[in-house]
Amino acid sequence: MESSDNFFHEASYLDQEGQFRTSRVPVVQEIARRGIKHLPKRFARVYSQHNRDPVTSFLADDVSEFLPSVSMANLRARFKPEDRAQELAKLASGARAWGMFVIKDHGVPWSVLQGVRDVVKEFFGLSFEEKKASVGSYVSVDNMGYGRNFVKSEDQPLDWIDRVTMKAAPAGATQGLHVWPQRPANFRHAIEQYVAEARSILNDLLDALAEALLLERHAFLQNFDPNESEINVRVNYYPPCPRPDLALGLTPHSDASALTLLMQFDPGAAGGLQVLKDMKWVSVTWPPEALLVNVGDLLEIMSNGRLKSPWHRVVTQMDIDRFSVALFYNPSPQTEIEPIRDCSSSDEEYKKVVVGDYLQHLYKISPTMEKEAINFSKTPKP
Ligand SMILES: O=C(O)CCC(=O)C(=O)O
Ligand SMILES: [Fe+2]
Repeated sequence: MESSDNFFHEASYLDQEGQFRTSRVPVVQEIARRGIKHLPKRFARVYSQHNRDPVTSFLADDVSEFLPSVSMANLRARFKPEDRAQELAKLASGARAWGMFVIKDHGVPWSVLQGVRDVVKEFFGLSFEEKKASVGSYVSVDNMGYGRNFVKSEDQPLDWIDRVTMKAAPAGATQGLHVWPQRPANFRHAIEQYVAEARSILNDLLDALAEALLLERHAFLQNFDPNESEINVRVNYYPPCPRPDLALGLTPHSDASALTLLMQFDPGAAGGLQVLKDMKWVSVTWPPEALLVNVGDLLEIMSNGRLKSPWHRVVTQMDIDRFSVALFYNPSPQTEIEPIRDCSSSDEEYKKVVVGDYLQHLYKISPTMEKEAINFSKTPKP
């Protein structure tokens, strides 16, 4: 009899003593395929009745809210200054209050979005061995490839997720490494078509966010060299889970990126993402034809804390599987980002950091119980 115990990803890490270790991470898709009723122990989170701290407790308050929705077309319409001003105001309030907002009228053709959906579903439709064989190795490139998580010990609760992560930009970033799934044959083409559209949206949003915060127009975008900036693509697959009350799809985190662009497929699978707002976990939903944007740590630093990267997580569902595709837009690792200074920012809370140093720090300490990596770029309060 075939057993899903034979399917695992290998995750390498340095343990607390600095020893190199490899953990065998069970492949969630294969466990779910068996239609099990019990959650394997390594995925269960311990929830204590006495834990009243909403940040670390597992339970969500039953709040569901619609995020502010911003029309990209209006943001781009320089010939309609009134519509634009209204949209900039919405953008500023969404970004400030939530660190997240939905964008509609984004101009990405439906066929491009469907193209991504089709190749992703086809990839995850392959057997485990086929998927593994289809994706090459990243060797020493961190946190990339098929199926790895932030796994740092044998005892940490594992996320109920399978994922594949790639570097889509800069051009040539993965030259010589065969890391794009080879199956389906058009996987890379479909994702790259989307990435090209996404880059123009992200660039326009960075300028619009600067304008909305009354900063110099390219205050943020100036950090993104068109030939050097990075776009990492993460395809997340959350299979149906037998115990949504005990397992999380994705551990709470903030994104390291400057901006993250998120798409999800299928209206039925809209539930899953939750954001911590006013110390409550709030479920966020958005229509499949729209995209979700969130602020990442690097933009929090650039904006000197005017914008905050939201702490978010993904919950699982019992009968539904869910896919999402996250694009992480970052300046090149060598870029030194400098927090915006103006007369109003008297307390120099954030300090300049080299992007690569920040990312390294974040990867080293993640996962953390609370938003912690950002302290790396803060000047200690006197
Ligand atoms: O699947 C989602 O909705 C969120 C994914 C996410 O937060 C991430 O990939 O960093
Ligand atoms: Fe995230």
